[in-house]
Amino acid sequence: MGTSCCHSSPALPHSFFALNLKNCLSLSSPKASTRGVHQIRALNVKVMQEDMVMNIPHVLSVAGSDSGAGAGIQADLKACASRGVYCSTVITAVTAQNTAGVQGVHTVPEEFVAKQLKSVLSDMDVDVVKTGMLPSINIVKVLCQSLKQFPVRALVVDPVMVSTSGDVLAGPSILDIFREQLLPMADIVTPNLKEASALLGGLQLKTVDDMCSAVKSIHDIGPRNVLLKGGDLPASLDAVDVFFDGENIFELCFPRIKTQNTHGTGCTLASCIAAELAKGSPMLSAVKVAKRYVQTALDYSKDIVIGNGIQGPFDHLFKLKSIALNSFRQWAFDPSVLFLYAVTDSGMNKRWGRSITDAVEAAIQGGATIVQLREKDIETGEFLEAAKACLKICHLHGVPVLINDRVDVALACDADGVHVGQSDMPARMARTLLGPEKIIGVSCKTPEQARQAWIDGADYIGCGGVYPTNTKANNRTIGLEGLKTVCLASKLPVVAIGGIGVSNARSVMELDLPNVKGVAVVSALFNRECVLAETRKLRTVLREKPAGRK
Ligand SMILES: Cc1ncc(COP(=O)(O)OP(=O)(O)O)c(N)n1
Ligand SMILES: Cc1nc(C(=O)O)sc1CCOP(=O)(O)O
Ligand SMILES: [Mg+2]
Repeated sequence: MGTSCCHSSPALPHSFFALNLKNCLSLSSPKASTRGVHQIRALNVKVMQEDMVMNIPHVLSVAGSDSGAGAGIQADLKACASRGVYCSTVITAVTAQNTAGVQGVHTVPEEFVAKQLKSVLSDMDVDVVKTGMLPSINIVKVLCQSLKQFPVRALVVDPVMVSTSGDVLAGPSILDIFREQLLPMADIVTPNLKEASALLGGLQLKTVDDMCSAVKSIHDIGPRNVLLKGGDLPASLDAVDVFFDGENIFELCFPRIKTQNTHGTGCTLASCIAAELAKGSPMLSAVKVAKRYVQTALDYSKDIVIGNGIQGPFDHLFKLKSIALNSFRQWAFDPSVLFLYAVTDSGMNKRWGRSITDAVEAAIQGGATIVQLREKDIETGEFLEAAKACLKICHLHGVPVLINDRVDVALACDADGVHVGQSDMPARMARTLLGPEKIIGVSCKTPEQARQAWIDGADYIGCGGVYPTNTKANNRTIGLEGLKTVCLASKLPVVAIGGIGVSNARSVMELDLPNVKGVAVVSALFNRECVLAETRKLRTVLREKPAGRK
């Protein structure tokens, strides 16, 4: 995902290693009001595991049923399940719906909506309420009353008005109560362009600039955060969503996925945001993970055929087909981790008589900010054990661990991601296998490869060889000029690689290319006697201010 901040760029949160099970218990806090508490853990469904109580984050979806199961309550259940979060439901309407459109709507009387709300909220410890189709003013009133009576930690409002097939699910009469009561209680509202326009009295929204103004106007209505979905923007190659947290505007850009199976994307996105918030994620991280989850699901499902209509559902549970659920890790990729990127080499470490874990520990002590295990000649079992040990050490220091080439090993040890080259498993396939939250890096030597990496859902590119190297046989050197050319074409952050060490790292950084976030180094760290000292030296050099700058 490409993220740019129109106004200023605060550092992204980097709290993902904090959420182990121990923290999950200790972070659970008493309920606050419906506003603004995102650092949360839930204590809802209590599962006895040995003598431990495990907490499952809980989202309550207040929405309509979709008989075709692509959107509405059914999408919310699947999205939450896929993200490892418990989802209870309050049904506001029953729709007769399929891939051709909405054939009928039966609104549930508000008294019965109130009854359902009371049943769930008085009994279960709900972390986050997510709303979808709210078909009558009285249902909105009942919901707002219930939220006052039973406060939850966050409220996610998807202001559903029109289905993706164009059918009206809540008429314009709902707008006043949205503006007056519901939106001021919301932690985030997620309108599409039509809904945003309706909320703003019919204002035309045709460009990203229009969207940047609109998020501010919607924010003035009262929600703490606004995510305006730009999927319907005309003539836009990438899908651009605009996020506003009351201070900064972020443009979140995604390559468009060519598929007709987009029914339910709005419901799914809002549910996934709710699920991530329920796990304790900060808002911007929740939004990014949710966007990537939807992208990955759409990509995975782009060719499936369900129904005969023009807009099909997609498969929320793609992850079940590849790996076990890993629900408690949540984070957003922070490109600053690329700063001092240590890439191991078993041959070198063996030559110097040290194990992979000793080498990695020393690199971390010296200041490495990310580690890649590039173990070309060890057996899979040995690689897996070493990777598990390195993950333990690195996570104690908040340092992510990527696996070179071997997506299978990354899956098996639950590493933080992989680095793949042009002749390894394609990044798009790796993304499908690893899921939306893992880090994927791709080696690129040309602008075209960099563009493809972005389309394939990579998080960063490794670009080189900047200088000649003995570590990788027959590697083409592209030089500083080649690095510059690729960086200018890349929408992704870049780490430079190839022959880089203490003597030349500054020349790379002094190119002053905004997306070069650091250097990746093998021999300058691991083909030396003291890994710790060499890493420290490199860190000092990287931190030096460029000549002429204070
Ligand atoms: C950060 C980083 N950049 C580039 C590479 C090279 O990957 P690849 O082209 O797949 O070559 P091998 O490392 O597999 O030999 C890398 N590993 N890391
Ligand atoms: C693994 C690798 N990939 C490269 C690329 O150009 O993509 S260069 C390289 C080797 C980097 O090792 P050293 O720091 O010892 O030169
Ligand atoms: Mg490779």
